[in-house]
Amino acid sequence: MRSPKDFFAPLALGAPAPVREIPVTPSRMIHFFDPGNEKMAAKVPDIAKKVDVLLGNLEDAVRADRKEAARAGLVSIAKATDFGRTQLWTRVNSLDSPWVLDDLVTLVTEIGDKLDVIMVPKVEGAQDIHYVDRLLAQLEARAGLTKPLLVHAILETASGVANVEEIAGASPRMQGISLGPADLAASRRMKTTRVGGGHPGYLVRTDPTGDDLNEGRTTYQQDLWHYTVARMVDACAMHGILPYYGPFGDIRDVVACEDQFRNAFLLGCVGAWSLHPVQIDIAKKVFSPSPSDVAWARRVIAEMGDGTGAVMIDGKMQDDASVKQCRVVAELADALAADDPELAAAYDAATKETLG
Ligand SMILES: CC(C)(COP(=O)(O)OP(=O)(O)OC[C@H]1O[C@@H](n2cnc3c(N)ncnc32)[C@H](O)[C@@H]1OP(=O)(O)O)[C@@H](O)C(=O)NCCC(=O)NCCSC(=O)C[C@H](O)C(=O)O
Ligand SMILES: [Mg+2]
Repeated sequence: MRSPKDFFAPLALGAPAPVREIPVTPSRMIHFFDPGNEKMAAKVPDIAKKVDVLLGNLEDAVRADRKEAARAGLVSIAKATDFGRTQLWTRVNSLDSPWVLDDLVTLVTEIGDKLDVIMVPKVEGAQDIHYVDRLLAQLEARAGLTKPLLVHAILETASGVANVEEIAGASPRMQGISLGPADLAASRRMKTTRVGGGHPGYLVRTDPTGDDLNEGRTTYQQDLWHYTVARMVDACAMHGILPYYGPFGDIRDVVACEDQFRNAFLLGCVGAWSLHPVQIDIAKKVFSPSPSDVAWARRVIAEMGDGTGAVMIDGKMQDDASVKQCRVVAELADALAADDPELAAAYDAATKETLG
């Protein structure tokens, strides 16, 4: 482990200095596309205007015989496209694969100035981040980059979950962590074959009311991912980086997708992956606080003055802690509204109605 004194030192001569704070720009949806798929690639300029993050995926979902085409496609799309304020990320192949070294060397040297974040799959522990950290520094120096690339880990192995706190704090490049429920389920030998979401078999049942064990007993489906998401959120918050829910594979089931995204939002995640255009608006809606919640938060902040003491608002006690909760919502709303006049107007209208 590096000494705390060296933590922010560049890992190669000529590499840019690591960031001290992770930039908090909207990243409600990380939109996945296969850069080697011509139909998807053709949609990139339009989709870029609608999403916070566009991610050129090189790993799973790209066939082995299309890996080079995906990598080359991402290079040409990045060179040809003005992404405006939309961030460009990539997911490289896993560190044990035959493709990852060429992914990193090619992308950093060819389009390192266009990329914001490199997503690393199947991270097992801090050692994986340390490897990528040093290699990126060497490549940044070679490419003459002035802005350091950030790293995002996918939490999708049992050992990754066991080591999530050390992964989150492994490098100043660490931008965030996403849950990868499909690989994680396989790694843990869970018996769900779904990509994220719940399972009807994972439930609790109310007690029997009489001798008939089948009579009148309601069941409630439980969330398979609650423990992991909560643990990931804590690890990220502890290290000042951002947590995300990952994929929801049942593209047709937009209702359950919204539920899964909202659970993650309420637990502290800032965004989720969109795998298909239909999931973009779901993520935008869910990961933007509602106008009524924003109006309430602004009202509590206004009525709490310097933020200390206790007051009653509509029968509810507010104090130093609840004003901090409200600041989380209000600050997120302000950050999102700064880039979105429609959202800003909705927040201001609801606030006006509440505050008068
Ligand atoms: C899931 C898909 C394979 C579905 O594609 P398709 O069958 O083509 O769907 P549609 O016919 O409904 O598509 C309509 C049009 O939209 C285009 N399209 C589809 N998806 C995208 C997209 N993501 N970005 C841009 N454009 C998209 C189609 O080409 C159609 O175009 P047109 O015919 O011209 O109208 C497909 O959506 C897909 O491949 N999505 C991405 C999948 C992916 O990236 N998976 C990897 C992430 S999840 C994962 O890895 C698991 C995780 O790591 C874990 O372990 O949990
Ligand atoms: Mg995966």
